[in-house]
Amino acid sequence: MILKGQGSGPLPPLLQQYVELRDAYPDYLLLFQVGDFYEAFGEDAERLSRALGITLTHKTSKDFTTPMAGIPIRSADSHLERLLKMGFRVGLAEQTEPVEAAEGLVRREVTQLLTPGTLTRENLLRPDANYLAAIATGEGYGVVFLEVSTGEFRGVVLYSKSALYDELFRNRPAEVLLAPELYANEAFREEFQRRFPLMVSSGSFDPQGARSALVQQFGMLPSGLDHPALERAAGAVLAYARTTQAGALPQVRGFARYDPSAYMQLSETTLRTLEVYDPSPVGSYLPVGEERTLMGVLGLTRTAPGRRLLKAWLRQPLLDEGPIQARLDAVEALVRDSVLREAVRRLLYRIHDLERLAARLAAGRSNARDLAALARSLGLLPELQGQLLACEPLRVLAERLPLLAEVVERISAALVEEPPLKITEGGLIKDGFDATLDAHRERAEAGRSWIAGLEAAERSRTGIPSLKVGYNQVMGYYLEVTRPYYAQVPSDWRIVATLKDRQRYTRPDLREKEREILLAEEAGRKREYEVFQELREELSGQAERVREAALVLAELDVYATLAEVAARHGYTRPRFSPDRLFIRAGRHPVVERHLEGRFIANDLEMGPEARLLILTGPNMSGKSTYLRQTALIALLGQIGSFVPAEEAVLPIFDRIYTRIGAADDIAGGRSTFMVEMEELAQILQGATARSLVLLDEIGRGTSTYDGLSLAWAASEYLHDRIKALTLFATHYFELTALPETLPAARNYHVAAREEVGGLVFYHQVLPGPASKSYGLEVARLAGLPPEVLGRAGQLLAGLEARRDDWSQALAEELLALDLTRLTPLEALLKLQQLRERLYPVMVSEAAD
Ligand SMILES: Nc1ncnc2c1ncn2[C@@H]1O[C@H](COP(=O)(O)OP(=O)(O)OP(=O)(O)O)[C@@H](O)[C@H]1O
Repeated sequence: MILKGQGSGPLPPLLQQYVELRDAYPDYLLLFQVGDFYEAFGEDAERLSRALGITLTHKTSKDFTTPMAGIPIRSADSHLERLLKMGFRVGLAEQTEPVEAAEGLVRREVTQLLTPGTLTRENLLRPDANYLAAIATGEGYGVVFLEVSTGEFRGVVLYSKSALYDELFRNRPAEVLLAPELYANEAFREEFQRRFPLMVSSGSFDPQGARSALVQQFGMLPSGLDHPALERAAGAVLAYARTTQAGALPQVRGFARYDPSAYMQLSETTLRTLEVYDPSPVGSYLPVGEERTLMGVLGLTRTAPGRRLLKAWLRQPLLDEGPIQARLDAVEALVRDSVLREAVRRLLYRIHDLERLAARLAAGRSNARDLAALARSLGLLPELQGQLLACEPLRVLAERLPLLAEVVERISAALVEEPPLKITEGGLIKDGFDATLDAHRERAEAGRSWIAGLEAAERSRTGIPSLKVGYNQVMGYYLEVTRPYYAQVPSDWRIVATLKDRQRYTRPDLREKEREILLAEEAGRKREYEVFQELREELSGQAERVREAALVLAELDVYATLAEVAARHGYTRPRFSPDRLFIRAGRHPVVERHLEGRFIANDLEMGPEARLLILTGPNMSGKSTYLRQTALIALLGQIGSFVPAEEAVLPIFDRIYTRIGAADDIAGGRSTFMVEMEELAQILQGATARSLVLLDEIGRGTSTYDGLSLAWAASEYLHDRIKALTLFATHYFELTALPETLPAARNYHVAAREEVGGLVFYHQVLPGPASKSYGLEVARLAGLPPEVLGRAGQLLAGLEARRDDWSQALAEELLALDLTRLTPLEALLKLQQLRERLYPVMVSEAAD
């Protein structure tokens, strides 16, 4: 790189060093430590100053002037976070030797590379998982996720783009590496970036390199990677992450390939419409943010690994009853025993993020505070285990929990209770732990007590009562005498400072003692660092067991959380049945929280003889809420949670499909109707007899008859062919005729009553179709001007009358026809006549 600036001479050494490091990391914004600041120079200084809104100055030396901008190291984290959010990759070039020790220019090295998907810097990490993903193609898509801060490493092979997008949406990576064939495909990249506005990086995906990256990591090719695309993606992720972690990832211990069909398949659309993690932009009657989501209601976890595991369970509900029941047993035990639950939650609250502590331990990056936190957390395990052993369903967890008493002992013996953050400046190791260190400390201490004794000794020897021994940074130890006693100062004392009314002196033996103390202290600090490193090295062998403990505790935390939610909000344990769906007094877990006791619970009964439920009722009566709550109850049941109902019998669903709400994809160039039809197509292609399908109005974005016909045909298809349990909320009254022809279709409606002054919603779901549409009443509630409402009323009456007249006339005419006498030509002409008369009615309704 040519450094932007002015001047003719050679670059000053500091800038020369900067340019060399900068050139080695061309994809990164390099921040260069100069004392207490991270600086950037030249064009990077301009970018930095623009990005953070900080002052641009200039670095001027004899022959060269260049732009400069910097941030204080002390408050670097918030700036770094902003830079990453803005899409920068940031490199930190730090001083790696003390300034005093340097001969000439201080040595600097790139010590950290920060990218959104590979963060390990503690202050930049959220409790949630932070994934780096890689995608490659070849016999499907190979997708791999790596969590650098915990060492989690897993992957999956997917066979369609929509499955790929759903998987990415479920896992929310912070950064993704695209294989060259995808990176170079502009159409793909554009669509990808529109869906996932995250950092896209390129990686090295060649099969040979990938294989060697994997072998380097694991000593051999791990099982599960015998798939070309998966192997390339796994290799690329490792190689990229390794460069950001100083060349090594010891916390990554194995690879897990998973099979998406082993879990209930939740698409992006379903997760969004059910508002599992994110509030949906449609229907914003609740507060914004996580509060409005299922995660917001469930998120009472006490530990970060617990939170991450709960999120993982939510994206992978189970399909086998055995493991679901085992989870429910654990939850139930904690629901029943509130004393135990409280005790467990209290203990968990005091436990640090052991999963990340384990990863730092494995990587040799723990500081003394990490080890202290580790010891404090592990120290609670015996008590926790004791609690769990007393409770049968939790006994398995207790037995899986490694106690690691030797780690606690070792750390407690070595480290002081509250060690400092820096590990190079001493104050970490307890007395009595290391004989060499103790010897240095004793020497320093002996020196200090000699000096402390000096004051009294010299006072009596010289007879100067005001004599004092003092210390300051510049001159070290000194003897101080006030003016009246100058004459009594012994002749071998040398003056080092004269103040207004006093003088300071030193003596050779004082100098010597001081040097001894400094040397002993310095040796002590060095020794402490060595001892700490040895300790850290020794404990790194235990990282895997700490991780195991973290995973057991995470599971316990999720059970205790689900139990807490169940107890607080009155959930019940669901039962399972192959084909029956029965919910008594079910509620929407999120909406009920925001209605504070005003939520109306509803029943639902479906099965082979009632598998298509047509739900009608006014707008705003609660149809979508009813649909969503059914899906959420099913989802909760399959993660092993209690559910918001008085009683629930659930089939185990293979998928939940939702077609709810009309979201435009304007940026994607797809109309509301197109989005709707694509979603419907996916449902009709993918649903099985074991699926739950929720349709909230289809075909609204097109003309009434087109929409109605599509809705009708789709209902028949779901009922006759797919046989999925389907709930269909609709405003098309015509659909309430479906149960007349489809034996397993049923009508339900949400009750409402018209009263003087408006509509009263009961939010109660009852058998039978709604009696009328109430569209105008809802419009009145919304505040449409009376004039418009009046006119709409007239038009509606007219249209209904016209349609009634017309259908009456049509029926009469058809019945009057004598078909035995009609020639084919006459029949055709008759049909044409009828259709021409129908036309005006259709046009006026389409405009409705
Ligand atoms: N069971 C219930 N008990 C109390 N309030 C409810 C219940 N269900 C829904 N509500 C309230 O009614 C409002 C409308 O609910 P929802 O969006 O489900 O209606 P909708 O019938 O689907 O409306 P639209 O047909 O316009 O989409 C929500 O604000 C919600 O707070």
